[in-house]
Formats: sequence, C-alpha cells, structure tokens
Amino acid sequence: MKVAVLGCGSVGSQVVRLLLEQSDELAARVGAPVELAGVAVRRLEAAREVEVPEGLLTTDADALVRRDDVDLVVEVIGGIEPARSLILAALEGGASVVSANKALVAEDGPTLFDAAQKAERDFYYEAAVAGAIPILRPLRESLAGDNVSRVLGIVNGTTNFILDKMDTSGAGFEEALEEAQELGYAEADPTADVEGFDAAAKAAILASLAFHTRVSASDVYREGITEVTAGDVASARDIGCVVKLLALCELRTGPDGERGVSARVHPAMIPRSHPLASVREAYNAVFTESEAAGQLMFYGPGAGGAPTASAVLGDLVTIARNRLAHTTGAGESAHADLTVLPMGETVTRYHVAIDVDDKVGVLSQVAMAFAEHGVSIQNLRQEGRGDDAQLVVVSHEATDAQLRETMQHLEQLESVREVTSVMRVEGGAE
Ligand SMILES: NC(=O)c1ccc[n+]([C@@H]2O[C@H](COP(=O)([O-])OP(=O)(O)OC[C@H]3O[C@@H](n4cnc5c(N)ncnc54)[C@H](O)[C@@H]3O)[C@@H](O)[C@H]2O)c1
Ligand SMILES: N[C@@H](CCO)C(=O)O
Ligand code: NA
Repeated sequence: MKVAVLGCGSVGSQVVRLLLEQSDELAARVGAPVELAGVAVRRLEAAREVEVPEGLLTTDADALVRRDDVDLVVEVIGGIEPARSLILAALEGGASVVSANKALVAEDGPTLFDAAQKAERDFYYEAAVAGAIPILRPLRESLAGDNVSRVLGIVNGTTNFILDKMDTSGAGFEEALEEAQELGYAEADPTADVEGFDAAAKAAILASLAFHTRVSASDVYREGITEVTAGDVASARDIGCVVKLLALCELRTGPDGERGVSARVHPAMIPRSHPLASVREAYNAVFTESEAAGQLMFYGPGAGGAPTASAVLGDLVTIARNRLAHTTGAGESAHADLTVLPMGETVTRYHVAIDVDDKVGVLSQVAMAFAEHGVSIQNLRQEGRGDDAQLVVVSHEATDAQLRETMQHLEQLESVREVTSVMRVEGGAE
C-alpha cells in the first residue's frame, strides 16, 4: 500500500512520523506493507517537525496524486482549493482518500462522496470532527441501526479553553483570548474559532451523518463567543450553569408536521450537572441521544498534530484493509433527505438579564411582554435596587422567533434601560 501525504504541517508531519515509525506494525494490521510514497509540501526547504526521507518530498502535489503506484492519499493541506481538486484527481486516478478537512467536507462534501462512489474508492474523514475522538465512525457504523434524535457537541477546543478560563477566573473575553493565544491554543487570527465557523462546519458534518441527510456549513445557524461577557458567565453560575459554545443538531417536527433538521452553533448555558459541563480546557466532547442506545458521550482531545494524526491513521488502516479485500466501506447515507428548519422555528429556552428602573409596575410590564409573544416564564427574579435594579428571566421552551420578538418588545419599554444579556439555555437546565 503506497501512501501519498499532501501537506506536512501540524497534522501532516505527525502522520508522516507515525507512518515511518510504525510501518511494521501497520503492515501487520493491514496485512500488506504500508509504504510512504511521497509528501507534497509548499516549500522543500521549510523547517518541519519530522525528517522526511531523501527523495520523498515534492512541491508537485498534482503529479503525486496522479502517480499510478499511489493507492492511498492523505489530504492534510486544509482549505477548499487546491485540496478539492487534488482529492478529486486522486479518486479519479484510482486512489482512496483520507482527509482532515472539515471546511471542505462541510462546504462541498457531496461532490467528494459522489466522486468516491463513482470511482469505487473510499473517502474517509474521521479527523475532520473533534480530532482524535472517534465520532464519525460511531455515527456511521455503530449507531447505523439506531435512530439518533440529537447531537450536542463541544467541538472547538479554542473556544472551550476561552470560556473555561472566563468561568474559572472571572476574566472577560479579550483577556481569556490573549491567554489562549499566549499558550498556543488560539491562532493569531482567531476568527474561524471564536466566530464559530469551525464549529459550524463540524455541526454540518455531524448533522449529515446523524440524520442521513445533507447539511452544509451554510445551513448551520452560527453565533460565536466574542459577545459573551464576564457578566453572562456570572449569570450562568448564579443559576447553576456554565457557558459553552455548543454545536446542536436536532431532528425536529416543524409547524406543518414535517420532519426537519435543526443545526446551530451558539454559546449556551448548560447545567453544571450535564456531562458536557465537565469538558474543560481545550478538550472536546460529543453527546448523542438516540432511541435505543439513549445517551452516549464521546470525549477527548479534539485537536493537536498527534491526536488528529491518530484519527487519520485509523482511517488509513481501514481503507487499506478495504482495498486488499477489493471492497469499500459504506458511502454517503443521505436517504432521509430532510429539510433544514429555519432558526426561527427552533425551540429553545432563554436566560435574559434586563436593566430596569426600580419602580412600581416594571415587573408586570416585563412579564406582559413575554406573555404577549406566548413565551412562558419559568423563573423571574429581581437583583439589586434603585439604579442597580436588574430583572433576570429564565423562559420555558419557545420558538426562537417568539423569543426574538419578546426581546424587541422589551427594548421598547420605557422602564427597560437595557437588555444586558440574552443567552439560550440548553441541556435540560432547571
Ligand atoms: N491542527 C489540528 O489540530 C487539526 C485538527 C483537526 C483537523 N485539522 C485539519 O487538518 C488539516 C491540516 O491542518 P494543520 O493544522 O496541519 O495545518 P497546517 O497549516 O499546519 O498545515 C498545512 C500544510 O499544508 C501545506 N500546503 C498548503 N498548500 C499546499 C499545497 N498546494 N501543496 C502542498 N502543501 C501545501 C502548508 O505549507 C502547511 O505546511 C486542515 O484541514 C485542518 O482543518 C487540523
Ligand atoms: N481550531 C480547532 C481545531 C481544529 O479543528 C479547535 O480549536 O478546536
Ligand atoms: Na474525530
């Protein structure tokens, strides 16, 4: 089995290292020698974390994937192009492909799945979601006989590190981000992580596999964590919750009675007793709910060169075995063909903090605003007095549209100075 690796950065260098160090063991597990055929890089003379044997480095990725003797291609370049063209060329040329590229799979997965099916080759991407954590294979294989109704995930380590810092130290977002950058958890340009783009791509992949349908990154409702304040984190603590950036994928029945999928990424308060609340620092976890199995949780390192390479090598061994057996694994399963429900139809609960004038009738005006839009209040309390008066409301379940209308209404009330915090409450919090 001849393997070509495209990209020799954080993940690629660890894939190459493991391929070289464990070649005997891999050969035994696959049932045939596994040999590194070439490594495509951008610059030959760049510093790398692994020493690539003489003659294996090339800057011509295109020629490498088209080589007749290459059986397996590992794409760890990232981004849309040239990754997509290289994967398509590899499949057309008869190679099977492993990728860690969540952005590409979430944006244009079906093109790759179709190409793999046409070429009768495998396309695997376990590393694309939650790094080392086995979650795509469990959804695709282990839970293939069950009906998954919900997937809740902490799938971005950078934002989990920042929110955990804010929770444990009382720091604000900017301060926690700076610390994450100093420690190497956050990139110099943290946009993809803190604005939720990375998590949204992973949510799209999880929803597609969990519900046997096609969900792309652009279908996922997305809010990042840049607006989360120390006050939000403290409010969460007051009601026994912690703030996490969640990827939520749910099977829902819309107002017309038709089944649909809801996929969203946003910060949310979850009870400290929820298993996901115990996911600290940069760790990831994915929590699934299915009809027969009930609740399952998959936990571990969601990023890092070596952990991600572990997932890549797992896929590599599987598809190498398939090749030897002249077969392929299960391809895309999208038979359910569900619509993606608009965010307004998503049912959530809200925690709302409102700065108000401390005078007669304010409480009832605020309560009326919720009632007028059909949002039932579970809990309402006043904190502080006079100029510091604040009302804190936790609602029962309502649609996102109803809650948004309520917020607009509140902001128009004369006695409301400011709605200071609005956050969804998930995970069965009381
Ligand atoms: N780093 C992680 O923890 C992690 C976790 C899960 C998934 N991933 C995914 O793995 C992939 C790689 O991530 P990474 O962290 O290793 O990135 P990286 O930036 O460290 O490495 C990418 C490498 O590809 C090289 N490259 C770019 N264009 C190339 C081309 N045309 N030909 C050859 N090489 C080229 C770059 O020079 C770079 O060395 C991405 O899709 C990423 O989303 C990374
Ligand atoms: N940047 C991602 C890792 C790769 O998906 C994270 O912070 O989890
Ligand atoms: Na994974």
